[in-house]
Amino acid sequence: MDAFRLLTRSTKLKPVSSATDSRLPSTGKAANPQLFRTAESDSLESAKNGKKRKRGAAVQEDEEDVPDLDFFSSNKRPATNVTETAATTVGDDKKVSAQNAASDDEDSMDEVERRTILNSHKIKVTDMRDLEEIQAEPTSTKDSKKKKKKSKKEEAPTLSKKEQKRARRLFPEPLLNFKELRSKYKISSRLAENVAEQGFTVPTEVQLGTLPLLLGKSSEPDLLVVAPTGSGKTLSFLIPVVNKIVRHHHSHPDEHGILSLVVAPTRELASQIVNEGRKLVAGTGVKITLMRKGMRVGDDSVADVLDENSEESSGSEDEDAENKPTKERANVPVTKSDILVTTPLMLVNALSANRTTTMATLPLVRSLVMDEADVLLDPLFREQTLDIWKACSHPDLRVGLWSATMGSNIEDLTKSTIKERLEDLGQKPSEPHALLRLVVGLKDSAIPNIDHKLVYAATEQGKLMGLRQLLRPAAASASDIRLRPPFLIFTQTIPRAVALHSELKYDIPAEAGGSSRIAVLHSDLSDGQRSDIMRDFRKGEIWILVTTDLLARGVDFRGINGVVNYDIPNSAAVYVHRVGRTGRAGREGGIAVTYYTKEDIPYVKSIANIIDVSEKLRGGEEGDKSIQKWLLDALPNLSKNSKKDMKRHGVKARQTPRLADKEDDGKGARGMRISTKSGFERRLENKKKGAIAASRNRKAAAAASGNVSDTGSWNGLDD
Ligand SMILES: Nc1ncnc2c1ncn2[C@@H]1O[C@H](COP(=O)(O)OP(=O)(O)OP(=O)(O)O)[C@@H](O)[C@H]1O
Repeated sequence: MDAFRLLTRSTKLKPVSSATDSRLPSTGKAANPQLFRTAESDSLESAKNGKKRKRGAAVQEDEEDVPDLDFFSSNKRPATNVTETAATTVGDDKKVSAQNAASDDEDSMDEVERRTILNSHKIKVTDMRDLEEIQAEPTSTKDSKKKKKKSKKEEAPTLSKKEQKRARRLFPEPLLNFKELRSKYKISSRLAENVAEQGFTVPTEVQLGTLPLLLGKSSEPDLLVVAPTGSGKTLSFLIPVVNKIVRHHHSHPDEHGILSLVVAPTRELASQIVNEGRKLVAGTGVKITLMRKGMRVGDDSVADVLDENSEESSGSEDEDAENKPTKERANVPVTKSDILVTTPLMLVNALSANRTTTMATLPLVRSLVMDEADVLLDPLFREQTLDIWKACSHPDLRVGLWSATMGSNIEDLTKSTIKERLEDLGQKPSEPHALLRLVVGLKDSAIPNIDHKLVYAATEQGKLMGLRQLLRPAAASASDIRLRPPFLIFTQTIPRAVALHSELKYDIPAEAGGSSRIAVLHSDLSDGQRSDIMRDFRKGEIWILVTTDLLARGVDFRGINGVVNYDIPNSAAVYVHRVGRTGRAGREGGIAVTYYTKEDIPYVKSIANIIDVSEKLRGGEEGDKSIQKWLLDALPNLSKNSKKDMKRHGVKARQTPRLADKEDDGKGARGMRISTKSGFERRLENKKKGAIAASRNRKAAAAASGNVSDTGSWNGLDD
C-alpha cells in the first residue's frame, strides 16, 4: 500500500519517479552502508579482500578440524598491547605498532595501507591517556623496548602540542569484511554464523574501526566511540561482548552471573538492544536479558536462579515480582543471565532496594557498555550511571562509551572515573590497557546522507499549517517538501505531543486507515502501551508517530523516511540524534524538517551550523546548500548560560502550561499552546457554538428589529 498516495486523496500530484522512490529509506537497505569512502580505499580494500577470499577458503578448511573451543581456552594474550606499543610511538608515529597487535600474520597491512583506509573512512583513533602515563606503563617482555621507552620519556617534555597529538594518534588494522571476524579474530564460529545470518555485506566505519580493537590480540582497551547515528554501533559493541562471554564460559565454566552490563537511557532502546543481542547469542550458550522491575541482580547469596528462557517466554515474572510484598521479595529468584541490558534508574533501584540500602556490587561484570554515553553521563543520569560503574567491582572491568555526540567533559569524566574506581578498589587490572577514542567523521555532526529543511513558520499556527501540508500533500505545491510516511514528529514536552496528536488525529483520511495511522508515544504511558505502539510503528501499522525526546536517541526504525522537529530541539546534540532516526545504515532520501517561530530565532544558529557542516560533509555544489551564509551570519549567537538554560528547559514559552503560566501570566504560553482537541472535534464544537450564538443573535435581533445578524464565528485554525 502506498501511504503517500492514500494521503494525497484524489489530488493530482506529479507522479513520483521510481528513481526518487528507490532513494527512500523505506524502500530498503543501501547498497553500501558506509558514509565515507574514497576510490583509493575502495580499490585497496577490494585488492585486500580478493587476496583474503583466496586465503579464506584455506582458513575455512582448517577450521573444520579445529574444535571451536580451542580458540577460547585460557589463552593469555601476548603482551604486545596497544598501550605499550603506543608508548614507543612518542615523537615518531611511523613506529606506531599497536596496530600490529592483530596483524602478525602474513596478511597484515603495512602502515601506509592502514592509514589510507582509516583516513578515507574518516576514522581517527587516539590514545587518550596522558603522555606520561603512556610512557610509564610497565613494559612487555623485551628489554630493548624498556630502554626505548625510557629514552622517549626523557624526550617527552620537549614535544610540542602538535607532536604530542601525533604521538597519540594510532592507525590500527581495519576490519575489511565480516569473514575476518572468524578467520583473523577467531570469534566463536556460532557467533560468526549469527553475524553472517544478518546478511550484512560490508562493515560500517565504526565496525571497521572498533571490532579489531576489541577483538584483537592486544589487551582490550577502554573505549570511547563517537560515530554517526545509524552507523551500526550496537553490533560493534555486542559482538565483542558476546565473544568475550563465550570465551569466559570456556575458561571459567563454574562462574555464573552477570558478566556484561549494557546501560541505555530509555526502555525502548534497552529493549531494542536485547532484540539485537538475541540474534547474536543464538546457540552460543550466552544469555541476554532486559532488566525489569523486581528482578534481583546484585551480589546476592541466594542460590536460587531463574532460568532465562522460561522467564522470557512467560513474560510474567516481572509483574509477579513487582506485586510481591517486600518480605516475599527476598525469595524472588536472582536472574540468570550473562548480559543484562538496563536503564540506569532501574538497575540502581535493584542494587539499592530503591535507595534504601547501600549499593550492592556486581563483582563478575567484565564489560560495561554505556550506549548514548553522553546522555548517561549528563547531569540527568550522571549519579546513577556513576553508581553503576562503581558497583562493577572487578579489577579487569573494561568500559565502552558509545554515542554519536560526546562533549569533551565526558572524556574528562571518563578518565577521572577510571582512575578513581581503581583507587577505590585498591587493585590493579591484571593487564595494563589503554583508553582509546575512536571518532568516525566529524565529531558531533549530523549524518550527510539526509536532506535538512529549516523552515520559518513565524507562529505556532504557521507550524501547524506547515505540518498539515506534510500530512495532506494536497497543499504540497506550496512547499517543496514531500515527506512520505512513515515519519516521526518531535515536540518539546509530553503535553504538547499529546495535544498535537489530538489535533492531527482526524487528518488522515478514513480510506488511508484514519486515526489509527497516527499515534503518540511518551513516558507517561504504561510500559505495555509503549511496547504496543513501538511494535505497531515497526510493523507499519502506524505511519506517523508524535513523540518527545524519548525516541530521539538510539531507536532504530530502519525505514523511516523522515523526522519533523515540530518544536526545535533543546540543543545541537539533540538535533543530531533526532534527525538520525532517518538515513540509517547509509540509506539515502531521508528528510529532516525543522520548523521555527519568532520565539525560536535565538536558538536556531546551532542547528543551522549543524546542517551547514552536514551539507559540507556531503559535498556538492554551493548552490545546493539549504543554509545560506547570510542566514548563518544573521542568526544571533547564544550565550553559554542561555544554551545551558535551553538544554535544560527548552523554549520557555513551550514549557508545560502551568509552569509557563506562572512565569509569564499565561499570555505567552497561550500563544504557544496546541489545542488538546482535534481539529475535527474543534470544528464540530465551534460549529455548534456558532449555531447556538447565531440562533441567540437571530432571536435577539428578531426581537429588536426583525433583522438577522451572523455573529457566529470561531477562532480555530484554518485548514
Ligand atoms: N554492516 C552493516 N550493514 C548494513 N546494515 C547494518 C550494518 N551494521 C548494522 N546495520 C544496521 O544499521 C542499523 C543501525 O544500527 P544501530 O542501531 O546499531 O545504529 P547506531 O550507530 O547505534 O545508531 P544511533 O546512534 O542512532 O544509536 C540497524 O538496522 C542495523 O541492523
